[in-house]
Amino acid sequence: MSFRLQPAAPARPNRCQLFGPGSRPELFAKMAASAADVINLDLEDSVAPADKPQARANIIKAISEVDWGRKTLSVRINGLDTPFWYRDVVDLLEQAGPRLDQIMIPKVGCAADVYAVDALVTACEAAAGRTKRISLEVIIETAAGIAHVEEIAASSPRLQAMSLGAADFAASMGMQTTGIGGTQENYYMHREGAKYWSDPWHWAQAAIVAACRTHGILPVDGPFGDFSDEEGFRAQARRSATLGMVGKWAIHPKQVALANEVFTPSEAAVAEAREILSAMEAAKAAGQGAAVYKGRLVDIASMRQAEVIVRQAEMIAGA
Ligand SMILES: CC(C)(COP(=O)(O)OP(=O)(O)OC[C@H]1O[C@@H](n2cnc3c(N)ncnc32)[C@H](O)[C@@H]1OP(=O)(O)O)[C@@H](O)C(=O)NCCC(=O)NCCSC(=O)C[C@H](O)C(=O)O
Ligand SMILES: [Mg+2]
Repeated sequence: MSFRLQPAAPARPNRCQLFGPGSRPELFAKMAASAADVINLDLEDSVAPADKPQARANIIKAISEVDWGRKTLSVRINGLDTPFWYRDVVDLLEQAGPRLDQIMIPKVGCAADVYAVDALVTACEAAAGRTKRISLEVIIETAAGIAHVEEIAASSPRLQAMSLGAADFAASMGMQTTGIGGTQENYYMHREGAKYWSDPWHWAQAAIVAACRTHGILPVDGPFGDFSDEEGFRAQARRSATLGMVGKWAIHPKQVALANEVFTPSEAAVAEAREILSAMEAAKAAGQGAAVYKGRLVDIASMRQAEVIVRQAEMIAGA
């Protein structure tokens, strides 16, 4: 372990982030009634430019009027390369009620992007006399974003979460696909007449997880576009969870239960983690640093692995 201890990520459930366009206010109550931990009301790419002012007004009204329960309530603003983003921030901070928790910044390319939004949010909060501090989340979905992922993760004490946006990421990287996440037909190894598909998102996800874990930020997997493909979603989500991500977006209500299922440690996984902890406690009491559990080695590092699963399960159960 480095002399600098790894900071803990915010202890709040973030298994599923359900998105809905700000221009479809009829969806807001349904989103609030869903089992998603986080709600993302969208002002960016799911809203046509002509609809942005109305979408802003819809969201500001709904923040106060809809019962969002205990969910984290986030609004995705427009990108810093548009004429819309500053108005999104100013109107939200001046007009939305205190229920707003978080602002999501899309297409972040460097730490200065977050700094700019942080500065505007800070000024607006002070001017409006808002006492609740708005948190930030970012999407890594450009070549610049992934190249600068570590400085972005370190960019602001307001930053709580970071997602991979597979669609814009693929476009920015010049990837030859129109698929949003999941298996890509042409990304395979070939051996003796058979194809073995590989995961083109893996390296970017791993970079995001490492940056997030270094700076105490929640790493989140973004959208899976084919909402009719439940097994495809599940497989993508399981890979993300195995890599260390804490949750995944839902772009259709069908995907919420799938994300919750994958990112809630199973009873069997928690039971096994607790058994490993017990086995190691017994080993330590006997003056040993390692033990055999179900025919395999477990040691002090295994305890840390087991603690990740138990902590996650307890945090979700207690939320
Ligand atoms: C994808 C959709 C456009 C589909 O909408 P629709 O055709 O209305 O869906 P269904 O008829 O199948 O709906 C069934 C019922 O579910 C309700 N519904 C639909 N969507 C939602 C929702 N998001 N939240 C809650 N409830 C929802 C319908 O009203 C139906 O209800 P009922 O009639 O009572 O049974 C639509 O789902 C949608 O707009 N999804 C969100 C799109 C979005 O926000 N996209 C932005 C995020 S992804 C992205 O930006 C890419 C990323 O940045 C990247 O670069 O990777
Ligand atoms: Mg995007």
